Amino acid sequence: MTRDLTIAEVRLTPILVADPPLLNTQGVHQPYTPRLIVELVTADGVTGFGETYGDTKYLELARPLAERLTGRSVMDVNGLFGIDLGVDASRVEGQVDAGGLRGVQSADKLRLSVLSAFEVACLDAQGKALGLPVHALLGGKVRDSVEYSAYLFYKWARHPAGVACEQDDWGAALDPAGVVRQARLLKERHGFTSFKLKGGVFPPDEEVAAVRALAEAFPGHPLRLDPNGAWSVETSLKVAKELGDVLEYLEDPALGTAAMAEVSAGTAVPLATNMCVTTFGEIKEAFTRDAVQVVLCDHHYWGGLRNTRQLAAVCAAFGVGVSMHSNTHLGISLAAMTQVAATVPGLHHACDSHYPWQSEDVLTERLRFRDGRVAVLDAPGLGVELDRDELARLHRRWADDDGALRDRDDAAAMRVAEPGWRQPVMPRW
Ligand SMILES: O=C([O-])C(=O)C[C@H](O)[C@@H](O)C(=O)[O-]
Ligand SMILES: [Mg+2]
Repeated sequence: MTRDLTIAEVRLTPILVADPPLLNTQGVHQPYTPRLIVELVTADGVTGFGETYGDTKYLELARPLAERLTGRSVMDVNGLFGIDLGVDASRVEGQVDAGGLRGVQSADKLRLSVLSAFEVACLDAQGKALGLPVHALLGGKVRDSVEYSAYLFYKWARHPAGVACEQDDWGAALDPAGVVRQARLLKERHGFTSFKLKGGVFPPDEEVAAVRALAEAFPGHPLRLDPNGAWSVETSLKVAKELGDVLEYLEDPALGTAAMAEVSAGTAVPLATNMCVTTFGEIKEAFTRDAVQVVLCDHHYWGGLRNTRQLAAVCAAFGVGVSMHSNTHLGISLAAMTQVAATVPGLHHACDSHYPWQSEDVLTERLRFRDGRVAVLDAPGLGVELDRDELARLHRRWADDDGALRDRDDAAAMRVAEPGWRQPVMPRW
């Protein structure tokens, strides 16, 4: 049977999704985070889904791109990446990303962060049209489930008084006992067996004590600590020495390739990153200087699932490990991460995912972690369906917002509780 895979309609739906008060070195998560849901509808009525960041700078590029896609084919993914989005470099180059800690800001990275959602939607539509899962389009799965780690955060019990938000039942985690309690809950609810603590929030000694408490509570389980570059080389080496016996890896202890290379030279603890290697252009220096031993890919800003596989191949050639980074995301992104992760042979570390923190989703059926793993779906495309009522509800929340929440800004969210808060100067400790 021949199919008409021409794109007949493109739907973009910006939404705001509930997010708990999770702390990081920049501040705290807003009560609602922007995401963008992309739908590509073919002439035959097949719809492919994609998801990416929903802040204004992404929407401003996604909207004109959407207008240019009708009439093209969902098969033409190479052509999609050839489209010039006309990114205004001055809007991003050298700016601090107030809504996430994802390394260098560049015009190309912004472009890829938008295109990746359309690439995923193309692959989803291709798979649905052909009756094949996305992993088959990427060469086939090499595993039936993908392991994720429990993503632990220092956390307030609730957002500041007077702030409109959804309640969550995770409680506070502001000391070692709170972190262990949170880890137990995540294990109980999702079966995770490896744990990552988002650090850079409290002085390093307190975070070292939290990791020690985790090691006692979960002996032998892989542990990671990620202060998002908040430490000096000296502090990083001190922490590496103190926790060397229990860490699977230390993630972005110091900021930038030069500092990471110095840390790496002084410790046997492997270093992982989602901050100093976030684009293909950063690979050469980091790998030749042995600055990192694991790259945490994120298909959103690396430019999609095909680029994720290319990154994995480069990492394999250099003997560098690969795993996955995560920001606040919903089920379409988790489905895409799982499909591509299923195809990467040398995936030796559990991937990160914020998904357990998201109480809301746009899927008819939430994806589940069992024993800390997400099953690789073999249904056509990504294997997920949109809950249109929920999509509409979350879009209404976005439409009703006066603009205050449409651009994620963790430092601004922190100022609600601490009016004098400024984004810390790095290294913080
Ligand atoms: O591994 C990481 O660096 C992240 O996941 C960065 C994110 O911005 C995370 O820290 C967050 O959302 O607070
Ligand atoms: Mg990180």
